[in-house]
Amino acid sequence: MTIENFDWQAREAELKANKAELEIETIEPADDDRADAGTVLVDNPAMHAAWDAPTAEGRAPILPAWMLSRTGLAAEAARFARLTAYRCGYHGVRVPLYGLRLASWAPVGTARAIGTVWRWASDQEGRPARSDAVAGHDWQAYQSLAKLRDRRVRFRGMVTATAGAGLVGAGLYLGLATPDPIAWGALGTTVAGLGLAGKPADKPLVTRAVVKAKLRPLTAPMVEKALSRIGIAALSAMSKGGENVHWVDPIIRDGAGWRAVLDLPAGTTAVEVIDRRDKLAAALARPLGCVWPEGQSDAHPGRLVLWVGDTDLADAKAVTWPLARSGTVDLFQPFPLGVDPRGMAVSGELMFTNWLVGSIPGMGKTFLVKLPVLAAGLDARAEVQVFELKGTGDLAFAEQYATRYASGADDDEIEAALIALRDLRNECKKRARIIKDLPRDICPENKVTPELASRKGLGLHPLVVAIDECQELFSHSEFGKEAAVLAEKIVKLGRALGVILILATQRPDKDSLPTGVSANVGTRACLRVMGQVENDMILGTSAYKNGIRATMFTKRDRGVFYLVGAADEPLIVKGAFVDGPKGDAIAARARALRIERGTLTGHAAGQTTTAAVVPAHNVLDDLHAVWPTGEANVWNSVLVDRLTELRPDAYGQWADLADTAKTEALTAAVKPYGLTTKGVGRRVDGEVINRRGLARTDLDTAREGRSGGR
Ligand SMILES: Nc1ncnc2c1ncn2[C@@H]1O[C@H](COP(=O)(O)OP(=O)(O)OP(=O)(O)O)[C@@H](O)[C@H]1O
Repeated sequence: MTIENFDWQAREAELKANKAELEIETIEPADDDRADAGTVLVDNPAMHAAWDAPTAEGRAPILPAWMLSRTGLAAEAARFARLTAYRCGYHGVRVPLYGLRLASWAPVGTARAIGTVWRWASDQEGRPARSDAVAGHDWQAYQSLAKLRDRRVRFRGMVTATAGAGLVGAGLYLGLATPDPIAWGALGTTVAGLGLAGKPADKPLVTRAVVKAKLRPLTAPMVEKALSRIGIAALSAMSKGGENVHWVDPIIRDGAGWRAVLDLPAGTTAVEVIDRRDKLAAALARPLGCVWPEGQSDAHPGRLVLWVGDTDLADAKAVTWPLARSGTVDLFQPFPLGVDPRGMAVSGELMFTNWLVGSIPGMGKTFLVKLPVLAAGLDARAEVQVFELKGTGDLAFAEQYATRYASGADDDEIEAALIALRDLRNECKKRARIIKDLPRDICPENKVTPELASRKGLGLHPLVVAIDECQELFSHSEFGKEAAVLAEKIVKLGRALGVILILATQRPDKDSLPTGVSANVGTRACLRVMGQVENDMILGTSAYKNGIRATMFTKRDRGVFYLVGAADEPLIVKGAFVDGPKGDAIAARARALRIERGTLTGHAAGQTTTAAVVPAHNVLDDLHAVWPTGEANVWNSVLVDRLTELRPDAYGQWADLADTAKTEALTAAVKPYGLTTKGVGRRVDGEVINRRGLARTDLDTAREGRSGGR
């Protein structure tokens, strides 16, 4: 067929008809067809059945947790001893009352005893059998029963008469021929026995010393009901037929409380529950200090571990420090810190980790800092320096063994802390050189080992420096910036070199706690804080978001803190409590250890600090020496670079500072000489840059003034 004679109209009509057919087919497909073509079956039962899923093996502990630690055992033994002593005391004072009660019941008891003997001696138990024989007119049986009765009555009568005579004889003997105490004892015992025999059934002899708390065990319905009432929509929906929680493990006793592990309904996180801890406690009708919901990050965000204690953590007795009476510490091993809410011992480490402790005032920060400072004291190898910038002398015990010690909120003490940081920075450099020069087999990991730390004279001993209320140093107008830079360097580098910083602050914000420091600290302890920012400043970024919230501690939770970095999981810990006299006694032991080892030096040995407090050189002369020839005005940063080259020992700590910090450091250093900085403009790449600097004429005047004064 040619194109000319093609029937276009017929073909068009045919196509239209086909299209209509097609449209009808597409618009109304059969249901079965759609199901076959479009629906994807996501659950494949055959594949599920065939899958050999790995099973997680959960083993129940062989012994209860408290039996596995010395603290747990001691706590249980102490609890038992306390309870026993209390019971003895309680009943001891009530003995006369119990005696009176027994005496008043004794007549009834006597009557009951006589009645019992009478019934036995007169064969009362045979009476029903004899009555039956009479009623049934069985005279033969009656005769034999009567004979049996006569025999019994004769025999029992004799036994009763003999026993009665024996008792009377014994009574007379005890009353007349034995010493009084024995006679009274026998009388008392008899009266007590008769009293017990006469005790009315509804009256107790002794009252209960310990009224058992009516604590119900934690049950799944209880937890589910409580969760449904804390205002989380997905959990509230549980009671209306919504998705329920999924129980992961049976609810078990764990320490002094109950532990429940469950998966929350899909999409609900443990953090949401932790956020409503107070509501959960109210819903469970338990004190807030008993209810500790936690997440289990290694599982998934919806896994909730709920521990409900028998007693409020805030009411628990102060925790005794196991090293309070005796013992030494190896800083390369963990040392005791306190207990978790279950009563299990928690320890901390000092080597290779710096410490940051924070809280609002009055929650137990200083008491917590005491523990690592005392632990360091109990390792004779360790050199300890303490700067307590509140000025109350809370850490004064350390004077007995610390090589440097300062207590006060004035510039002198703050400067002493700054000088210590400068020296620590130099110490880090020195130690890095020593370690670099050591043979590989002696120092395989390029860090301090217990053997290296023990070698006297090598200079790699643990060096622990605690600065309490460090916000005073970091927010200081003159020393703050330099201190921040130094602390950051020390925190980053000192760890492996055995140089450890312990910083405590009651004002964790970015001005009082440099972010470079807070971001690099390994061990963090946060007592009660008021908000997310402070929480994350101490415990690390995102801690709050992940449910690690020291904001949930109440005013009563003194000494209770979140500890991050000491174990795989963040822990809630009640710190051990070491009061003033105990602290002094432990410090005396620390001092004795150093005397024995021959390492008692510095402040503790009555020496004044040998730090570069009184420099042999003078900054004005040094500036004169390094002044660029012919320059009238020079930037501080340029002068600082030249000074650090001239005297690395004296000015080396400025070398790593940023330009602004160098400027401020030099401004502060020349201020005591009446020399002030001014704006100095310099053309760099065609652009004028203004920075603080010194004028040569001012320097010369200051030098003349100094020599004139001298
Ligand atoms: N582990 C603890 N167990 C029981 N009570 C403690 C514990 N630690 C501290 N306390 C109590 O808390 C009080 C305050 O402690 P501390 O002086 O250490 O607080 P702070 O946070 O350092 O306060 P500030 O910031 O004002 O110095 C102490 O007097 C003590 O009674």
